[in-house]
Amino acid sequence: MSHKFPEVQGGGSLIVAWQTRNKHVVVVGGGEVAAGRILHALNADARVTVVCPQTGLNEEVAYRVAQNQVSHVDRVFEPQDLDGADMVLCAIDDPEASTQVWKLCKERRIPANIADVPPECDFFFGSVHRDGPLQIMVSTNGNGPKLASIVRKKIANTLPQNTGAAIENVGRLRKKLRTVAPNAEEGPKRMKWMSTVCESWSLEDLVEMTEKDMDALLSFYQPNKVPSLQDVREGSH
Ligand SMILES: C[C@@]1(CC(=O)O)C2=NC(=C\c3[nH]c(c(CCC(=O)O)c3CC(=O)O)Cc3[nH]c(c(CC(=O)O)c3CCC(=O)O)/C=C3\N/C(=C\2)[C@@H](CCC(=O)O)[C@]3(C)CC(=O)O)/[C@H]1CCC(=O)O
Ligand SMILES: NC(=O)c1ccc[n+]([C@@H]2O[C@H](COP(=O)([O-])OP(=O)(O)OC[C@H]3O[C@@H](n4cnc5c(N)ncnc54)[C@H](O)[C@@H]3O)[C@@H](O)[C@H]2O)c1
Repeated sequence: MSHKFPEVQGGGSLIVAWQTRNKHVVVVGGGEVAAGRILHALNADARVTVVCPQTGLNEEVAYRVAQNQVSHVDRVFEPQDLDGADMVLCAIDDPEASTQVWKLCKERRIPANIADVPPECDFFFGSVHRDGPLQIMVSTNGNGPKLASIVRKKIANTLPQNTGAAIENVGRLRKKLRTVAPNAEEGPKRMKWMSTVCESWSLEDLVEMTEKDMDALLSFYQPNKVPSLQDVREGSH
């Protein structure tokens, strides 16, 4: 019967959406690569500390420091910088120092990425497309970062421009649905109904959906119906 199940294709990496909100991300280095890492971490609502001499900060990192978007330790890395770190992102131009950072992170079991040193990475970065809550990451698992960026742009170009707004509205609708039908035993019905809305409404409909439309649509949940946006607006129930 095993042929019924997906075949294992080893050699990948585990793609997850790591929740770093309010977690402590330590970035070592303040150059161009660090600037990218910092932006990714801030976009994920992390608390960021940058360890790098002030004189080594590039314009973007200096700006984030000046704006208090990140904490700053104005010197080269020291082991105590790892105290309380939930994740470490190292992007420095000193291979010996960065290997030292990696070793210390491993001793303390702190997940770390040492930019451009695949054997010293618990996780790789990928090429990211972001549109509100929509996040698409392309990974080539270390084979071709430039190609990851090219593929990411191709994918982004196929998406309707308002995909992020549609997803935000779906998020609101799901939240409201949970207040209308909070019971755990309703789970399967709730999920099926939500899936039907997403399948039968166009992205444009979902973007257009107002608070009032949501409330009207939710009144069709109990009888387990999914009318069109037009029907919802005409109030034909
Ligand atoms: C995706 C992206 C994310 C980011 O960093 O934000 C990213 N690298 C990006 C750009 C880029 N990096 C390099 C080039 C030059 C052209 C080329 O080589 O292709 C370009 C292109 C450019 O600069 O445009 C050089 C390079 N990179 C690595 C090595 C070492 C090695 O492979 O051994 C070398 C060779 C150094 C040398 O030759 O000396 C290693 C890694 N780089 C990764 C991520 C991880 C694997 C991701 C994957 O495979 O999907 C991994 C394994 C570890 C990590 O750093 O996390 C970002 C594009 C973001 C975007 O534009 O959207
Ligand atoms: N992924 C990419 O696209 C990419 C591109 C170029 C370089 N790289 C690699 O990423 C690393 C960083 O690249 P970059 O372009 O940001 O370099 P960069 O020279 O712009 O920045 C290096 C930074 O590290 C700081 N630094 C050096 N030693 C330090 C220490 N011990 N403690 C704290 N800070 C220290 C410097 O002050 C500087 O701010 C390099 O290893 C480089 O090979 C990656």
